[in-house]
Amino acid sequence: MIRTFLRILGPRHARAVRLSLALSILSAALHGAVIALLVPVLARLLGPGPASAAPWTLALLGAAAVYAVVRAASLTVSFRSGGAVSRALHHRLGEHLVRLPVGWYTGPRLGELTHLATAGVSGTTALPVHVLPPLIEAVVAPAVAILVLAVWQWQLAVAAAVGLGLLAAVYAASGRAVSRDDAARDAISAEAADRVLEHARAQQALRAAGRGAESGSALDRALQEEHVASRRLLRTAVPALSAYSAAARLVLTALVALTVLLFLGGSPGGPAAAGLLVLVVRFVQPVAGAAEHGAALRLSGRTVQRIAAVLDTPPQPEPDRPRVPADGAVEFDRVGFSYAPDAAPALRDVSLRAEPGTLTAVVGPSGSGKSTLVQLLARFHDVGSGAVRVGGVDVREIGSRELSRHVALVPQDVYLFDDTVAENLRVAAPGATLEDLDRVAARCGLDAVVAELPRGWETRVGEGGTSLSGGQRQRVAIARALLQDAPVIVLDEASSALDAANEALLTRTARELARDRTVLVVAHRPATITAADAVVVLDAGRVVQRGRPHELAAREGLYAELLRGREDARGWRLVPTAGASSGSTAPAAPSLRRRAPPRLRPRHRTPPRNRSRHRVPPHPVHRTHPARRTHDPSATPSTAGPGAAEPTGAAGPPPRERPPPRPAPGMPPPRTTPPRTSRSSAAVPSPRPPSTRPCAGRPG
Ligand SMILES: Nc1ncnc2c1ncn2[C@@H]1O[C@H](COP(=O)(O)OP(=O)(O)OP(=O)(O)O)[C@@H](O)[C@H]1O
Repeated sequence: MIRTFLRILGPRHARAVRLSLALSILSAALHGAVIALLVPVLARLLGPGPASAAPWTLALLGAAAVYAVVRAASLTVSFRSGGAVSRALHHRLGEHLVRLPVGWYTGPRLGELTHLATAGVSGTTALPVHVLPPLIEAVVAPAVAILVLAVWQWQLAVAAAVGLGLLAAVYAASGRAVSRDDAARDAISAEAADRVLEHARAQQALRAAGRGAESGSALDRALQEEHVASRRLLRTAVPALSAYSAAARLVLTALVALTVLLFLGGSPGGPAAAGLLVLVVRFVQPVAGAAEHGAALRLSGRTVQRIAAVLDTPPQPEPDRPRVPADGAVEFDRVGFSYAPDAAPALRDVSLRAEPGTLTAVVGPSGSGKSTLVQLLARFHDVGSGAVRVGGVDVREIGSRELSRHVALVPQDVYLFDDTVAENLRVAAPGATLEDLDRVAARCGLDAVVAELPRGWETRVGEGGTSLSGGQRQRVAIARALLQDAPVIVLDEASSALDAANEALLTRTARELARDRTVLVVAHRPATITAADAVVVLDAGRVVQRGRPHELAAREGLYAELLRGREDARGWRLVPTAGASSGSTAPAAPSLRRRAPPRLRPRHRTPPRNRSRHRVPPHPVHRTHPARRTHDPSATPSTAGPGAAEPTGAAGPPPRERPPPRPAPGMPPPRTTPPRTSRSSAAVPSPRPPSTRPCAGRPG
């Protein structure tokens, strides 16, 4: 373990720890010598000629003085090396983490890293300060004392050596007995700590689900498991510690008894026997105390192994001679990729090309591989097979610094630093002036956000950007990408959290950017998709369609299905009705079951063969023709009365107007609502044939 510890510190800081350990050994040896010198001093002081004790007393005082100096130096160096350990581990972790592929940073790993970088590192700092020195003392001081003892009373020295060996065996056995339960409790405690944090982070979701006041079942389970593990550890640790403590007392008693027996046998004499008794008691003391540090040693040992595992993770290979891409052309050449060796491929045999000056929309159902595709372009992961090229150069040959200058990615989950809005943008271009910031802000709607902020560009955004809304954070991220001025810009679901006006602005921005850049958009909204020059449709990790948006829309296939799904979704809305069935004329309370703006992906992933049957989201909402949402003069008070919800497609582009169905000659106008039911809402039939909508006409 100590070897691993020194290895993870790196050569420079390992030297400081080695010096501290050497001083601990020297200090322990001097301590042993001081204890051993007590025997001749006491023997002579209590004997017939106390004056003969003078040289031994001087030697004892000299040894004690040197011991005091060395001990002080040892403490100073070990405290310094403790600080060095903390700096070294943070530094080495930080240095290594920036070289790992971005894809390495998954949720559980981030939790583990947080734990390692905080409690883990500070626990390891105690190793050269509070844990190793007492253990060294427990071994070295008695060993030196035994050597000196051998000069005075060899029988007692042999007995002490045997006693020390016995204690070492009991220590090892009790450590083995405890370590398994100790490790299990440690892991379960870490899990429980993660659950507490998760519970705190998930409060919004839990409260939305009406579970805020209750404790989460996963948290309860983790805490219960921690309780059980602690009790189990207690059941093994108490007997183990008691056994060691009993063994230490047994050894002490045996050595005292042997000293008395030897004294009764005539050698040593009374004064020497008194000195030997003092020696025996002082000798056993540090050994008995060693057990207390066993748990700390095991805990530090496990942390050291975990830090070593992170540091041993191979970094993302960097090219020896990085090449510079010729331009912003993007090419996927028969790319295959899996997240784990035994996982199903997330992408299979994907080939596509996007030229500078074009906007390419990547669409597909949830889980089809869109995010994976753009992440491979930014080299978050390395491909399993095939190649991803930018400007004709394999991204693995470009080098991460150059690649990040060439490819700007606006991810799904935007993270902002706890700094001002301006500084969050300057991450991409440290020298950017306020004019530069204003320019990019105007292109993506961030200017309006900044104008509203209390301190404008100088407003701090909080950790992760929490003082901004999701849409505002996304605009900051888009502005950051614009400021980066990379020839390739990737927007991953970049319009998902924007309102209609800003989404339109973003679509315009994407189009404008695509005049002289390669722009890839993981798109869900028709406005973005139809603005693209080319659409690539993914399904289950494969490219199943590609082409111009209008060409694909005219063909049967997944793209047309997804578009139809979107169109269908736009026709659904919540319609509050009066309590007509009970004869009441009072207006109904507005329904709260309003859907979020639908996006161009099915709510549930379905196998390709069955997908058409699930085109319409099976959601308990009512549909009406878009034209009637706002303009239909024939809408009855029950459908357009107070509290009528906005159409679900409100965040999308304006709905196409369709004429209401005409009444047949001589017939009454067609019903725009089904017969009233006892429910508070009613379904409004759509002009589309009901066969394509499993839920059509069903009251909510
Ligand atoms: N970090 C990961 N580890 C393991 N599997 C992953 C990881 N990220 C994605 N996957 C899997 O890879 C496949 C493709 O996921 P990806 O996120 O690329 O799909 P997507 O089309 O972007 O989905 P969505 O539209 O829902 O974001 C899915 O099966 C997903 O479960």
